[in-house]
Amino acid sequence: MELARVELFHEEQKENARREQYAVEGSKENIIVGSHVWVEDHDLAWLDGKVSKITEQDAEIQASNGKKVTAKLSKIYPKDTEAPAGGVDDMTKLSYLHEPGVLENLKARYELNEIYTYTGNILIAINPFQRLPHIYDGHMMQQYKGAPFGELSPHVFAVADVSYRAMINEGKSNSILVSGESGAGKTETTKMLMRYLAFLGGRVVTEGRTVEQQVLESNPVLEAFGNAKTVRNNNSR
Ligand SMILES: Nc1ncnc2c1ncn2[C@@H]1O[C@H](COP(=O)(O)OP(=O)(O)OP(=O)(O)O)[C@@H](O)[C@H]1O
Repeated sequence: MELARVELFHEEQKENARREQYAVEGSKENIIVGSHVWVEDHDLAWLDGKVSKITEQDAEIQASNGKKVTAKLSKIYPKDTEAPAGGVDDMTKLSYLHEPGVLENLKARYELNEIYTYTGNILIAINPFQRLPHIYDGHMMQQYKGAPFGELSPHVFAVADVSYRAMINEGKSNSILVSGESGAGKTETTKMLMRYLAFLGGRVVTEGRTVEQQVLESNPVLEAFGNAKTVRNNNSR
C-alpha cells in the first residue's frame, strides 16, 4: 500500500495539525482470554485473532487464518470488533488509534475505491494505481467549492479549498505540505491541488487563454526536467 500524506498548514492550525497519536498496547488490564486482538506477522504485517491463553507476560492467539501465535502482551493490540465494515472517513473516529487499526481502516476504504481518509485535518491519500476520473471532474470541483471542511467525503479538493478560503478571508499565506515515499502519489496529488486552485482563482483571460489553462499547461514542461524512471516509480522527480 503506497501512502501519501497531505498536510494543511495554516497559522492557527499548525498546532492542531500535529494531533497527538496514541497507541493502546496490550496489557493484563485490557487483554483477557477471548479478547479480539492484532498481532504482528512477518508476511501480512498484522494478523487478527482471539486470545486463547495468557501466561505471565505472553498471550497465545488463535489467528483468523488458522495460525496459532504466541506473542508478548505488550506487542499485541486490542481490535475494535464494532468498527464499521467500510471503515470510517476520519481516523479520529476509531476506538483505537494504533498501527493495525489505522491500516485496517485504510484497507477497508481502499477496497471500496475510497482513496482519501482524514486524520483530523490531515488527509491521507492512497495511490489507486488506476485512473479515477470521476473523483476529479468539474462536477466534483464545483461540489467542494466553499463546502465546510469535513462536510463532504475526504478529498484533496477539500484541503485546497480550505487553504484558499483562509488565504482570501484572512489575507495570510497558507502552505500545503505533500509528503510520502517515492511512488506514493505526491506529484499526482500536487497536480490535483493545482488544478483545483487554478479552477478557483484562474478565470482571468489573458491572450485568449485562462490562467487556469496556462498554469496546467506548464506542468508537463516542468515534469520534463529531472524526470527519471526508478524501481518505485516510472515517473519519478
Ligand atoms: N490519485 C491518483 N490517481 C491515479 N493514479 C495515481 C494517483 N496517484 C498516483 N498515481 C499513479 O502512481 C504513479 C506514481 O505517482 P507520483 O509520480 O505522483 O509519485 P511521487 O510520490 O511523486 O513519486 P516520486 O517521489 O518518485 O517522484 C503515477 O504516475 C500514477 O500512475
